[in-house]
Amino acid sequence: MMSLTEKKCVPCEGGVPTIQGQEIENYTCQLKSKWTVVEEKLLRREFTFPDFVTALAFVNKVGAIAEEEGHHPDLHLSYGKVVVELWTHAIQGLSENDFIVAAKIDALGF
Ligand SMILES: C[C@H](O)[C@H](O)[C@H]1CNC2=NC(N)=NC(=O)C2=N1
Repeated sequence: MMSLTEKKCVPCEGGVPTIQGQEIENYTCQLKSKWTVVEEKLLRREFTFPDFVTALAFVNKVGAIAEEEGHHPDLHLSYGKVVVELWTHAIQGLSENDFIVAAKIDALGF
């Protein structure tokens, strides 16, 4: 089976079911444990940094992944902290794209 980091996001235009229930667990077990699933609607992980500029550098690295994948997180940047939230807007919930991007963010090694 391909790992999430080997996969590429596919454009999502809606009309597909969201990932729910046990299937969510099948995906989260492939991620670092620091991701939380919020109301089966989104993935959330908080990253901490020594200062604002290193947090901003991380945001730019995540932004490059998002642009490469065509799938974009919500990012909340503050001094020494970045909150990353991933959900698929087109279906108002979770798709495999969210887990692919999360895995590629994990692979940054922060
Ligand atoms: C056509 C393109 O796939 C869509 O506009 C993408 C862009 N980035 C996206 N990002 C997220 N998080 N959800 C989406 O539904 C989404 N759609």
